[in-house]
Amino acid sequence: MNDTPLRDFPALIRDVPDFPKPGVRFKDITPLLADPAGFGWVVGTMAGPWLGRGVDCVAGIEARGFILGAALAPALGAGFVPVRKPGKLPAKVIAQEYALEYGSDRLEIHADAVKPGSRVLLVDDVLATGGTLLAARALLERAGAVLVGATVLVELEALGGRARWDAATPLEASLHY
Ligand SMILES: O=P(O)(O)OC[C@H]1O[C@H](OP(=O)(O)OP(=O)(O)O)[C@H](O)[C@@H]1O
Ligand SMILES: Nc1ncnc2[nH]cnc12
Repeated sequence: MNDTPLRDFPALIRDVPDFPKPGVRFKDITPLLADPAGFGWVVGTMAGPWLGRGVDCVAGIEARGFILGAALAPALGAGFVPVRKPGKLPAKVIAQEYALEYGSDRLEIHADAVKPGSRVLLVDDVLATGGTLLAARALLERAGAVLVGATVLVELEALGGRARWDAATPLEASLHY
């Protein structure tokens, strides 16, 4: 018999008001990741829907998507590709501008990061307006990837990101607010 008490892992996500700008309620996942069982729960919950789906490669978005993506890749028997903020990757890159809840930015991948036809799962921590996920997807598809889907730990439903995502491509969120 398993007598480990069920724990409320989502309660470890902390709301920080007015970060990084006034009016933004920031979902801080660091207390959840710092908890050993909590991090294990995150990886198991996020990996589950993608097991057996033939994921060759996990693409994680800097910075918090690196933490989750790098944990998911070995759990899925996949490799890992970093989707980075500008100026960090050493070899030839392709780039995409995007807007997010509190500003705008640019994402880059190495031009040869994925083999054409490679089956890629996109990973990030939070889906808000969807700008980040859409920009990362555009980059991976320009590089020749086949997007198996995308997964985030937290979806902020009021910010409407899902409505901007193509409904035919699976988009999983473990927690909805
Ligand atoms: O759906 P969107 O409106 O695009 O917002 C979601 C993005 O915003 C945050 O990234 P941020 O740029 O703050 O980067 P960080 O991971 O480096 O903190 C978050 O980690 C997502 O990547
Ligand atoms: N409110 C929020 N909390 C954490 N990450 C975010 N990324 C975009 N909006 C966010």
